[in-house]
Amino acid sequence: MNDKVFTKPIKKQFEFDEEVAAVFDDMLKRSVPFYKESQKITEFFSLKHLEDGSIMYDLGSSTASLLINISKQLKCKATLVGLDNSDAMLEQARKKCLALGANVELENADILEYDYKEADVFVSNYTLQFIRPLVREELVKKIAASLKKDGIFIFSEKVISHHPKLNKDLIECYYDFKKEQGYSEYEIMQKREALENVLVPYSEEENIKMAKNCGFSHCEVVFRWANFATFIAIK
Ligand SMILES: C[S@@+](CC[C@H](N)C(=O)[O-])C[C@H]1O[C@@H](n2cnc3c(N)ncnc32)[C@H](O)[C@@H]1O
Ligand SMILES: O=C(O)C(=O)C[C@]1(C(=O)O)C=C[C@@H](O)C=C1
Repeated sequence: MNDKVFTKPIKKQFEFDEEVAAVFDDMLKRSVPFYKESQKITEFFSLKHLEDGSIMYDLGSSTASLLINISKQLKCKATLVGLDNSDAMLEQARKKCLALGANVELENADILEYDYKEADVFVSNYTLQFIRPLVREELVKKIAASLKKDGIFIFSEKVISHHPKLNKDLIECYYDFKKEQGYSEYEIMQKREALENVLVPYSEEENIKMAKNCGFSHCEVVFRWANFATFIAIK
């Protein structure tokens, strides 16, 4: 289904509710530049780190697109766990897994509270930015503590620049991308308002610093387009 969520006046802040979940795959394809490519990079590095007995967590797994793709390519007996706290997203994810025969475990859970088992891979694509800054570091510390030695944490985020002019231009560049994807100026502005204080992006440097402060020995960007980046942190 096509994303028309912001064609009408907004009444509330952005939420991962039924209306958003129903069109989410189209929304991400048209709202995240190079979504497919950054997903492929995530799949490549995740698969490299999975072996028999491994556990991989996808935090904020939404409609389970990533884990479904990984399950199709998996050559070993690893457990793929998708966590999300939106019932509407989980319902879409379950429908897709069933239709595609994908072996993915899906749980309704708050990623801040979850009792993680020792894992080889954590992924969080475009989810940390929705976690309040006050508790974001705590979550990243928990992820690092739950990873095996040399385990990886892949995360993708919308990013900002602390250079005001560059930041303004990055946003303009991103809005041009959205217009090319068929979103109107009105839809773009409505969504911008709905995401205010809900999506709180850090800069590339702040994300790397956070990973290093929280128990990762190394963190770098493996993909960046204007204000979107994919990071790999190694324990
Ligand atoms: C932008 S979406 C993630 C997109 C997805 N990772 C992908 O690449 O297609 C963010 C997801 O995180 C979930 N989420 C946000 N806060 C959460 C929390 N505290 N615990 C669990 N899930 C959360 C939302 O319900 C939503 O499905
Ligand atoms: O910033 C925007 O306008 C976006 O649409 C970005 C973004 C994201 O980065 O997660 C915001 C919410 C939706 O989940 C999809 C894309």
